Amino acid sequence: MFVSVPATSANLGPGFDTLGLAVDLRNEIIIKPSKFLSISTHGEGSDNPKIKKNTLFLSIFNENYKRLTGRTDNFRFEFHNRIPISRGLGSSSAVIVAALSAAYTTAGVRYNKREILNQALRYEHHPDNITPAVMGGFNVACVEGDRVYSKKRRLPDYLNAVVVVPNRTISTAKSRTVLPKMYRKEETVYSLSRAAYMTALFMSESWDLLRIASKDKLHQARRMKMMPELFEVQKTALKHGAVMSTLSGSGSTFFNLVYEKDAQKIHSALQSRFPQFRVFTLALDNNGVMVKS
Ligand SMILES: Nc1ncnc2c1ncn2[C@@H]1O[C@H](COP(=O)(O)OP(=O)(O)O)[C@@H](O)[C@H]1O
Ligand SMILES: N[C@@H](CCOP(=O)(O)O)C(=O)O
Repeated sequence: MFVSVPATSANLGPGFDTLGLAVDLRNEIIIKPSKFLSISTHGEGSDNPKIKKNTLFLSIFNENYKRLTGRTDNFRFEFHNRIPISRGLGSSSAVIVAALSAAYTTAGVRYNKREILNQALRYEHHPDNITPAVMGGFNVACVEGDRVYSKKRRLPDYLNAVVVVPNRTISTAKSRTVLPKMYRKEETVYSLSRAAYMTALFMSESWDLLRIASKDKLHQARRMKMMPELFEVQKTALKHGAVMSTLSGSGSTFFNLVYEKDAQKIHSALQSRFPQFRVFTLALDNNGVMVKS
């Protein structure tokens, strides 16, 4: 069996814990029945003994395979990781969504993507990464009880993402602790109004107003202070024509939405200004998790 799951960029500025989209940078996992448990890891994190063990994937896969079949069986897992880890591109959501999709498929249980999404919420409590990882495209999502309610909009192929991946990690858990427990009404209204406006712009494909809609006062600047070069990354991307430029998830990656025709210029400007960081130009993804049994 083959599972492929995309990276995601959450928040998109003001849409804290609610907006997110998928990009075409995929982790792939090959799973085969085996007499013994065996794991091999390639790509991102393959030099890190903790990541190589992939306890996050295995614990979710095993728990759900057992829940669905009542059995514990052995498999051979081959992980091909392309999503940078702890960089704000939804690496943990990708693992969760892949593990659940793999467990349902190997168990031979029929499922739909909504089921995977609601199960994923048990492992990641904000829906803005898991929703695009499952569905692809741009998504607005909220949680009521133990369910995710979400709406997807497909993204056009004349837009690209230029992502700047710093050489240092920011863990999501740590990056949430730098945020205040309470917000002032003015900051809340500033971001809330832009998140609503941004959703309307994505739904109506009005890209040129995203520069205004993508501003935020809830989390970005507070988090970017942990890596002050990010202010310069944002400035450089906007100066060279990015449609919008926002901290990806909790960071450290910066996500720049660009017209395909401008992608190379923006990519080169960012790479030459920040040679220590990795820059990728990526298509946007409308498929979400894909499984071939
Ligand atoms: N490919 C992977 N293999 C194993 N574990 C992973 C992988 N990707 C992510 N993880 C787990 O998720 C953690 C990163 O989650 P998080 O801090 O939320 O970063 P991100 O912003 O990339 O989602 C890692 O420390 C690791 O425990
Ligand atoms: N809304 C979350 C998104 C975290 O995304 P990640 O890719 O950094 O895990 C947050 O802002 O904490």
